[in-house]
Formats: sequence, C-alpha cells, structure tokens
Amino acid sequence: MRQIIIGIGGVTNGGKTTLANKVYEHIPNTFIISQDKYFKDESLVAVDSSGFKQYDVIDALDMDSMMLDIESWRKDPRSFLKIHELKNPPNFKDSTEVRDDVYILIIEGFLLFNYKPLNDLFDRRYYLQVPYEVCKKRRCTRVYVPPDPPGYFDGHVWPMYVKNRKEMEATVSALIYLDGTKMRDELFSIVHEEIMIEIQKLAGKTLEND
Ligand SMILES: Nc1ncnc2c1ncn2[C@@H]1O[C@H](COP(=O)(O)OP(=O)(O)OP(=O)(O)O)[C@@H](O)[C@H]1O
Ligand SMILES: NC(=O)c1ccc[n+]([C@@H]2O[C@H](CO)[C@@H](O)[C@H]2O)c1
Repeated sequence: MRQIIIGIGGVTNGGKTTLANKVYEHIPNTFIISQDKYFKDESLVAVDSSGFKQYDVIDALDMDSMMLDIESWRKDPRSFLKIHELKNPPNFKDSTEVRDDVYILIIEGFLLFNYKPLNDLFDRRYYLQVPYEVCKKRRCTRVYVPPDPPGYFDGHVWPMYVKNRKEMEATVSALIYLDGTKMRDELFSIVHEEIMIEIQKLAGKTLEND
C-alpha cells in the first residue's frame, strides 16, 4: 500500500477548500482533512487588547487532535476511507482510474506549513495566494462562527497572515505557489495533473507508457 500526502495551504479565502473538493471528486481513494474542523472552542481562544479573538494563530487550533486523525489515516488509509464513506457516501465526478493500492490524503488549511510535525509529512506543498483586495472582498461574503466583527480583517486576519507567511517562508522550502485568482478549473487541472504524475511514479510507471 502506498500513500501520498498533499498539502493545500495559503491565505484565507484563497480557494483551498474549493480546490481540495474538486480533487476529491475526481481522484478515487482520496480523503480530505480540513484544518478548519480543529478550531478550539470559542471560550479557549485568546482575545487581544482590541477585543479581537485570536483565531488566525496556531494556538487557536487543536493540532494534537488533527495529528491524531492524520496518524489514524496513515496507519490504515483503506479502513479509514471505508468508515468515512459509510457515513458520507461520496459523489464522484468522472473519476480518473488509479491503482487501488495508492491512497491520497489532502490536508487543507491556512496554517499547515508553519507547524513542523505536520509540514514534515507532505509530499507536495501547494500554497494559494490572492492579493489583499481580492481576499478582503471574498472574506466579506463569508460568515464564520463566530462572525467576523467590524475591522477584524484589517485588525487581525491580514496582519496575522503576513506574519505567519513570513515565518513559514523563513523555514519551509519546496512550496508550489498557486494564483488563487485563476479560474477554479485551471487550478484544478494544474494540481490534478501533478498528483496523477505522483501516482504514476509511485505505481512504478510513467504517463508515457499508458
Ligand atoms: N478560483 C476561484 N475564483 C474565484 N472565486 C473562488 C475561487 N476559488 C474559490 N472561490 C470563492 O472564494 C471563496 C473562498 O473559497 P474557499 O472556501 O474554497 O476558500 P478557503 O481558502 O478554503 O477559505 P477559508 O479557509 O479561509 O475558509 C468562496 O466564496 C469560493 O466560492
Ligand atoms: N471555523 C471556525 O471555528 C472559525 C471561527 C472564526 C474564524 N475562523 C476563520 O477561519 C479562517 C481559516 O479558514 C481564519 O482566518 C479564521 O479567522 C474560523
């Protein structure tokens, strides 16, 4: 049994979930772990002097719990997938055929590569970026729980993004940057093609031989 672990990181509203879901719908034996599911309870999230909840920092996330789920996938991806698909039957699009002994884990989230134990696991690291204006506009259309209070984007979200990104780039190499303003299908094609090449490599053959 072979495994590939793909990271789709990047800025908030860069399109990480959208891209991860598209890959999931087209490649069998894929599972998605979303970092957003591991936010700590609101009562445990720190508040700064302006009253802003500090959601955009690693301490706001239960990374131990996230790592336990990843560990459980790594130990036995086939059973992990089966159990999950019983609860949430997948609705695949025109799936590409892949060998049934290759399993793919997509981990998507805004603070993946800053967390070393997680960063060490990735075979490929995608990083979606969009300019400030695009990000702010997209974020305004979203409602989180709790919702962003007035001034939150400029007072917390964007400054933390800039800080986290700087820290990440000082320590992490081999990032594959993606322009999140490109069309959804274009982004999907880039990532899909590269994952298929990885799968073929693992399966011991090249695309040319198909
Ligand atoms: N390529 C794209 N072009 C235009 N809009 C996009 C694109 N991809 C996603 N979007 C839109 O941008 C918004 C954010 O997308 P998505 O939820 O996938 O981002 P995200 O990076 O997972 O966000 P977050 O993790 O901050 O919640 C959604 O409204 C989505 O429809
Ligand atoms: N999912 C949540 O619990 C939650 C709550 C408040 C804010 N957020 C935002 O999610 C983004 C990452 O996807 C971050 O920018 C958080 O501000 C999430």
